[in-house]
Amino acid sequence: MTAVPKTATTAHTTFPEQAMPRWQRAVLKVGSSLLTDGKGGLGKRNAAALANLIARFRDQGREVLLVSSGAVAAGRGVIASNGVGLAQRQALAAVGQTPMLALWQGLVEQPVAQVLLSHDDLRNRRRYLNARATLRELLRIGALPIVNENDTVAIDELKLGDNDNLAAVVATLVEADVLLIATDTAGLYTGHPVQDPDARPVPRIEEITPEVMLMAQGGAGSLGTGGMYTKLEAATKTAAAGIDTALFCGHDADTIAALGEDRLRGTFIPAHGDRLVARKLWLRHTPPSGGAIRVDEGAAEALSGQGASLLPGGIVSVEGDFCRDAMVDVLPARGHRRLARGLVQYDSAHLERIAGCHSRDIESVLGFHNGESVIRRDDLVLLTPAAAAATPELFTETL
Ligand SMILES: Nc1ncnc2c1ncn2[C@@H]1O[C@H](COP(=O)(O)OP(=O)(O)O)[C@@H](O)[C@H]1O
Ligand SMILES: N[C@@H](CCC(=O)OP(=O)(O)O)C(=O)O
Repeated sequence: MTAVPKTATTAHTTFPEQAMPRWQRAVLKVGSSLLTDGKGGLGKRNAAALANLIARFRDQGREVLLVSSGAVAAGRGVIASNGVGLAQRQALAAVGQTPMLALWQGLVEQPVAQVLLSHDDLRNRRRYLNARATLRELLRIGALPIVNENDTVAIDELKLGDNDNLAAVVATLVEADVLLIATDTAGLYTGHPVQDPDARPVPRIEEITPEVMLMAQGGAGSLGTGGMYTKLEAATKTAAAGIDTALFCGHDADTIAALGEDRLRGTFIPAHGDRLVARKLWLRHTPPSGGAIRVDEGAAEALSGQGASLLPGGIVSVEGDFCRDAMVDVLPARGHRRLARGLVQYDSAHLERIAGCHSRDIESVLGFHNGESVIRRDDLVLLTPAAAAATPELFTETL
């Protein structure tokens, strides 16, 4: 981490305003630099403006998840410690996590929900899927998930290392349309904005090449962790997952107001290709559970002809034991040629009980429901010859 004087004068031109593509679900990442008061504690000013932005997005009928740093910085405000060792940072994070959360709860009307994730959680498939289910449920009930790295259990080699990369993984996990990264500079410059007097704004990056990464070698600010480097790493991940990324200044009122109207003053990194195709590619690489669902002709036709979700009414039988969110094959009532594969919303035992039922009866049969579909269309990859012809990019490897 390179400490950089924030007061140095620079002669950069400003970032031009550009239209943001429409989005419905965003992950907003807020860096430590925006949440401190300059005296070693938490500061409310920027958080208040960003909380208003979240409220505005919600009024527009859109969903936001927050990835918030600031636990370590908040901890330093509680116990005066200059410790920089791993155990000291972990202790500070543990002390500061609650005040950080309380800061946000004091600023938003929604209930806030603490979500602490570690690298291990996201590498373990069951925990990854469980985190996904919890985050979806939090959005459904109108809570604001506030994600941070689980600093107390993370150990150096395993740490995601920074909340920029964590935010990218969360955006992929919840299938966000856009990752919004609020930081203390206006966006990416061609060089470090304080150290390099010739640095110029970069409003758009089509591809994050090694040359682009070189622009971000200057390190982080005195409070941040990864600087622009980790923001570009994050954007590389999101772009590959079909998610747009925007970097903007989280302490500039005009920039925040413009973003509330879908105008970006900062750096935009567009997704590569279509999100659905990226998602389906990801699905194709999800290991199968060995389980299968057999469906009647009507359901087979609805899946392959209309790209519909799989409803319980079309299920003829269930084969194998699998848990919720497992990857299962969809087969015709007889035969072994797979029609599709997808992630199930119900485990095999519950599916057996609702097979053949109308979706509206799921709750009365099971006493709960995880939604009307057994496999949602976005969680389903068709394996028919017609699907192969329509989306050849999904069929470049043998299944
Ligand atoms: N090319 C660059 N363009 C903009 N900022 C850069 C660049 N290279 C390094 N930086 C540094 O990255 C900092 C933002 O990252 P960081 O300090 O980690 O903030 P955060 O806490 O928001 O994650 C800027 O304040 C700046 O010091
Ligand atoms: N998990 C740490 C934040 C680590 C981090 O990535 O910080 P930042 O670069 O400010 O986003 C904390 O809450 O202090």
